Amino acid sequence: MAARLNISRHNTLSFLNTSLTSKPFFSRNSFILSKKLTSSPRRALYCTSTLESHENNDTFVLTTPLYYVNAPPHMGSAYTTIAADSIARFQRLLGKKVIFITGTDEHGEKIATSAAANGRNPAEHCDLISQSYRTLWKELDIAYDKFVRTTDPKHEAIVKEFYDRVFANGDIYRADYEGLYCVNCEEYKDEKELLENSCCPVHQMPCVARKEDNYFFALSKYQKPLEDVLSQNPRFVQPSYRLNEVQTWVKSGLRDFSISRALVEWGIPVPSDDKQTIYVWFDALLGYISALTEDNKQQNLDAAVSLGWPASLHLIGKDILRFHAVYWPAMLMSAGLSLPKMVFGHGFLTKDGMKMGKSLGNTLEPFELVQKFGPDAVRYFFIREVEFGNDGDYSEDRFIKIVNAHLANTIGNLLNRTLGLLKKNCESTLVVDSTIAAEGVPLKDTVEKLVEKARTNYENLSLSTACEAVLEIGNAGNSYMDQRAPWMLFKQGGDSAEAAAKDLVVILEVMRIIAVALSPIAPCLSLKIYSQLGFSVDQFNSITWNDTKWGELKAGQVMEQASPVFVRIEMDAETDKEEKKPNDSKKKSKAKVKVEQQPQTLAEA
Ligand SMILES: Nc1ncnc2c1ncn2[C@@H]1O[C@H](COP(=O)(O)OP(=O)(O)OP(=O)(O)O)[C@@H](O)[C@H]1O
Repeated sequence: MAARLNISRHNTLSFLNTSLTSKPFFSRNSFILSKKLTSSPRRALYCTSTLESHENNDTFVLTTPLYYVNAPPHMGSAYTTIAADSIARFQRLLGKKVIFITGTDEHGEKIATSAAANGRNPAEHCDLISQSYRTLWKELDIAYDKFVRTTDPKHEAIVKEFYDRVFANGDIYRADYEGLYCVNCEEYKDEKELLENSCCPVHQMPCVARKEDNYFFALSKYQKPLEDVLSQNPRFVQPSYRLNEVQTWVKSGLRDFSISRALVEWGIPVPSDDKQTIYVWFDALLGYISALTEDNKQQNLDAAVSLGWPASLHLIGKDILRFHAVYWPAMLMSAGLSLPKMVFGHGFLTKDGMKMGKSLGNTLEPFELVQKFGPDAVRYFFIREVEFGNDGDYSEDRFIKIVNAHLANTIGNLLNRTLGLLKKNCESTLVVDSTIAAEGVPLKDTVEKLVEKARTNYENLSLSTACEAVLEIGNAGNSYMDQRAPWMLFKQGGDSAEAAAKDLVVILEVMRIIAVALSPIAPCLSLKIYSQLGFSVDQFNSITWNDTKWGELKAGQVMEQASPVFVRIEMDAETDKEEKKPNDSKKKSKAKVKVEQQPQTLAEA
């Protein structure tokens, strides 16, 4: 069925008059065409809506999507949030004032249905599920600054004010709409984007035919301004291949979209028409602005905007790119607000090639993963393993291999061996400053280059490559240890033993730099390393990216007793009879976390 838009007769004139040089005036539910204006207020508003306006380079505002509370979080929701937290932590290290916004999207048909299916009223349901997101963020060491809920009255006030502005700007009209609706996307779909039997390609479920009398946002009027934004600011949508997707959509012709629902009670009422509620996306996107408001202060759009808008970065999955890179900028232009500086659409965590999602129910349970492996392993694995922007599949075998090799062996074991040698030979005390110890040592230059590589990749959001650079520092440290074999040098005594004591300082300085550079991704592990190097928690909490410079470790600093900073995960090959399929004779191996002292080599012991 082709989507059909029937504009009510009294609306027709204003709808057809889409030129930017005219400004229709509306009474709430009727549309009266005004005379043409010689100068356009809306055009004036566009002029302020550049990517650069209000820019404050010391502030970095970033957002995750506001997650839909139709079901508790899964590993996909956690993935975006872990990435956002890593970026936020990196920006804090650079000395930026960071406002990291996350939260929950709580209105709409899917929520009401999900609440009813669980025998709860929608408000209770939202409280419960929203809390489960907060709990998971705590378990994963997510240090957000603002958690916004779209059922919060302060958010509702901002949405209504925004709606009024867009309405006053002549961009909202009323019309009948008939088309195919995906309840899971909460979106009318174009027939050409659907699979067989009118199935939504994201949710693999048939869309339903719907006809409604709705309010519409005149997206089509923003065709040219959006084309200009995309061509003049190629970094607005990242990675670049997503920009191409967005440009293709826009070029194919923008169609107005409905921003109210007549059949959905669980939502914010349309101002002056309480028979309709505002469409979830026209509501939820405003959460990025309402989140900026301060408690117990007067809430209005301008006040919120003055507290940090525009956002520096919207981090989202590619499923919601159109909403963020097309609908949202047009809405902002209509309301005379600046556009976010960047929308980054990452790929999907998949299971058997399909997007992991709440609606499909093919999710990976993040609470279980964190309980089993700890937050650092989960954070590290997904950031390191999935190239940011692309899709990635999860396998437990791969997870264990990666975190054991990188965190337990390359990093944990190196620290453990070095501290062991320092204890045995130097009473756990550094004999010289690390700057002196590194004189004539090429490792220092290597580390400096790798630190720079990590920094540029963090800045470009190439998070996996940033991780890789940090790990290369660890590899370089291990090679140095093997080449120098300080345990042998200590045995030789005299100058050799002195040189060995310096080697240990060099390696511990390498460990310290790794701790700083890895702290955006594995903060708990970094803190453990820092503590073992004899620093306090306060000292760790005040580190900046400048601390990746060589030379912080000084003579006389006393190290802690070595203990594993990352516990190796052991595979336990016991047969799990309950999980065995009838004809499956293979043993199922289950991962177990085993606390054991990191092995030292025989010679070192
Ligand atoms: N499989 C996934 N891989 C990566 N990110 C995901 C995945 N699933 C969800 N996300 C993140 O959550 C956002 C969507 O949030 P939402 O609450 O709608 O979750 P969802 O599981 O995709 O829901 P549904 O399955 O009902 O569409 C995505 O844009 C992305 O940021």
